[in-house]
Amino acid sequence: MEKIVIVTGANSGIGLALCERLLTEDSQLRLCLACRNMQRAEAARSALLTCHTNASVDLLHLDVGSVQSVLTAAQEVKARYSKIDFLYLNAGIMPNPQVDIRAFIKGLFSRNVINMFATAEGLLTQQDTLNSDGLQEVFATNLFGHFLMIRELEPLLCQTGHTSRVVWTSSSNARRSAFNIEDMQHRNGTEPYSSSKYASDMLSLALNRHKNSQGLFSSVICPGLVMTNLTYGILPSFFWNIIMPIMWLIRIFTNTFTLTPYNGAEALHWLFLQKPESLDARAKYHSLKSGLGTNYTQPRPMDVDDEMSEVLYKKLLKLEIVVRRQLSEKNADNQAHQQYLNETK
Ligand SMILES: NC(=O)C1=CN([C@@H]2O[C@H](COP(=O)(O)OP(=O)(O)OC[C@H]3O[C@@H](n4cnc5c(N)ncnc54)[C@H](OP(=O)(O)O)[C@@H]3O)[C@@H](O)[C@H]2O)C=CC1
Ligand SMILES: CC(C)=CCC[C@@H](C)[C@H]1CC[C@H]2C3=C(CC[C@]12C)[C@@]1(C)CCC(=O)[C@@H](C)[C@@H]1CC3
Repeated sequence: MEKIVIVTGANSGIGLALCERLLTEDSQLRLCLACRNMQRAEAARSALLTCHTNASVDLLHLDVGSVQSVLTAAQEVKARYSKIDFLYLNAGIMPNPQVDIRAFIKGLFSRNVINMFATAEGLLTQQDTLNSDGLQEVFATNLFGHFLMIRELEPLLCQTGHTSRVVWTSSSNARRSAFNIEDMQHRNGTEPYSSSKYASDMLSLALNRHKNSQGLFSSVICPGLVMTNLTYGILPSFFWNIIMPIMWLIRIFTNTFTLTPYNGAEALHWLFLQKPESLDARAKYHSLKSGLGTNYTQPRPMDVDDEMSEVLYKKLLKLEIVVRRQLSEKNADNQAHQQYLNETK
């Protein structure tokens, strides 16, 4: 039976590389590219079909940062498919990133230098904004929209006699100290990206606790440092061009500089081949590249605890109720307004 695989943020970078690798792995796959920009999604689909002429590649419009879009997309998924084998939660943003150059130079001469290159700890801040649902944009895109998607798709993801998998593209930039359970949206901080990725690590743990018995298994990966639209947005492109030879040099000393989307998708691809029962719910699976150029996946323990992940899970369920209510009120208002306009015409 063909496997149904949905990938969010599939039109570029790591998501697109994963699609390419999955089609090479399994020609029977039905792949669904869930993207907010349909023009780019079409281009990605055409690129995939060029190499895999007989592949089944569907498109789904999904702006994971918009509650309405997630609900509409989930309805569409339920209408199209009777099960989901893999849901790759890969879409992510890092808006308005700022690099602390001083901290970078200081870090270069410290014992922490390898860790700095692997995690960007202490180097990166971002400026976040509120979206039209009144949520912090990074939280809404990297975490909450995906959570809502899982909730909506539970009838397909939690079926007796069938195993489904969700896989989060997290990051080694995820840090406990950037996350505050009292401010899970990170309204008051300057590291919303790190906070949202740490939250996804905890949510994955909570999902395994609550849903394994219903056949749903969640995993977390870090792709390493990959040159994509996201990283190109951190520094001006001329700078990246200048330092690129240095990056390839650094790669000899650190296995986390995967650099290409293909390498970055290693752990996502590796998880596709594993039995869920063999995986560790407390591990983050890292895409790595050895000095000799071999790709491999390595599990590393996550800094997460059951108690806080449970609190987060409950808070997300509460927020879900609030946003659903707000949305139905907004839709009712719009409907009433439309009716009024029709009557006065
Ligand atoms: N590059 C790296 O070094 C690392 C990346 N990651 C993570 O990997 C994931 C993929 O990023 P990467 O490939 O690097 O970067 P890209 O910017 O190339 O890919 C991000 C993808 O997410 C999509 N996306 C963003 N916002 C939304 C939205 N609201 N709704 C739907 N899709 C959306 C983008 O679509 P669009 O084209 O419309 O913008 C794009 O397809 C992210 O979660 C990122 O945090 C983690 C660690 C390191
Ligand atoms: C290599 C030189 C000379 C300069 C680049 C310095 C930084 C811009 C660079 C060092 C570590 C990088 C890094 C990321 C972005 C670019 C750096 C800060 C990430 C934060 C990108 C997104 C992620 O999720 C992380 C896993 C990356 C960690 C390392």
